[in-house]
Amino acid sequence: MIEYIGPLALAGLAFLPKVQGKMSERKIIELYFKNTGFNLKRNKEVLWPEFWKKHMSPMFTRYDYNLPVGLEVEEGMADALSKALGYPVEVSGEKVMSIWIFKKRLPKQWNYKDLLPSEGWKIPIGLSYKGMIWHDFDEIPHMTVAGATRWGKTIFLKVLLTYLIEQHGDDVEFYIFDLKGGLAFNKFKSLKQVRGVAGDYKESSDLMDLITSDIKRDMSDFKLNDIENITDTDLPKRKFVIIDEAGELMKNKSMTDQEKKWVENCQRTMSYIARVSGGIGLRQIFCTQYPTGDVLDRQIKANSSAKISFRLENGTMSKVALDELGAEEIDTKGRAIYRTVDRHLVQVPYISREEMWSRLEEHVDVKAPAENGKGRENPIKFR
Ligand SMILES: Nc1ncnc2c1ncn2[C@@H]1O[C@H](COP(=O)(O)OP(=O)(O)OP(=O)(O)O)[C@@H](O)[C@H]1O
Repeated sequence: MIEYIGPLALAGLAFLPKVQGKMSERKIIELYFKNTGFNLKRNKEVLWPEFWKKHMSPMFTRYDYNLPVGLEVEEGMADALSKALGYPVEVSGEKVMSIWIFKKRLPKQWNYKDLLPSEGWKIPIGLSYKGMIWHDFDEIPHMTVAGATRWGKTIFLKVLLTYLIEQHGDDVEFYIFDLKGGLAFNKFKSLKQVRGVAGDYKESSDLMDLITSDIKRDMSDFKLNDIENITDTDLPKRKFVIIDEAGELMKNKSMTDQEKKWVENCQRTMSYIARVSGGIGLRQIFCTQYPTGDVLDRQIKANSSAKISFRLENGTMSKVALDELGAEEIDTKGRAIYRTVDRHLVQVPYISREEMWSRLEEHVDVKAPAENGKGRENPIKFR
């Protein structure tokens, strides 16, 4: 039950006679149907959405309605109901329309230590109004991450690295491109799971060459063993290519000819990884603060079915990063829109540098830091 304050601002309820006191959520919803004519007329009959059930959870209340065939959720419904009910609302579904009323605001910050372990190659994306959202890299191998500087990309990458290492310490490998001066990820060179951290154009080109030769070798091993996709096997190894910041791997006028060749090699390889490597267990995470058509290559975008965006400068960038508006309106650090077929607004878990290194300490290999372009021995084992 909520206080009946907002409804008269709602177009659909503007025709209501004065409503005194309290009105149930269900009544408000059904008045909205009535006053906006949300029904289907067939012959002389008027068919209305039929209440089916109410579901309550600590995060939300959901009302499910059976829709008559032919009646569809209308644009603007969620906004209108949200104003009437005084909470964020989402409306979704076809035969059954669900009206989600989100009673709890998303937290502005929550901590990595509150995460639970997960199965398989899932990583935490963040807390949404509906609960925790996970990304499964075995279902969707490649991901793009966009966001203006200082809104949470690096923390997200640190959460991802820490979580994967904690969950899959013996089976995960990383190739890291840290092109923002090599400050954020240089120390990761000391981790057993890291095959290289590239901090400039030459190192990036060398590390891309290492990835290409790894892909070729793995592909021929997969062919020899008649394996189409690593997810059809019990091979435990997965490899992650993390590129931060992809915009730095664009040619520009101030570069020497040699530097242009190095970045061209990087661009070719990033596109190659996105096109061919999912089946052999390579996953690419492509990050940029400049989601424009130039930086976010067509092939990479087409092959990255998961997209995350933190706040962006404008709606045009949001459309490139997510294929929709919205990222320009995000107003909280660490808050992001995650899109696959579905869309979720999430608050990404926060991890401090101290917490991260206290968790990763046991994975440090003091004797053999990764050498760029050479890397550690590749431990995929087929036999
Ligand atoms: N998940 C989060 N929860 C709460 N606060 C966050 C979160 N992520 C980032 N922040 C806040 O925002 C600041 C900037 O975050 P971060 O370093 O990840 O930004 P960035 O987008 O990677 O910036 P840059 O591109 O400059 O590296 C952090 O120091 C922290 O204060």
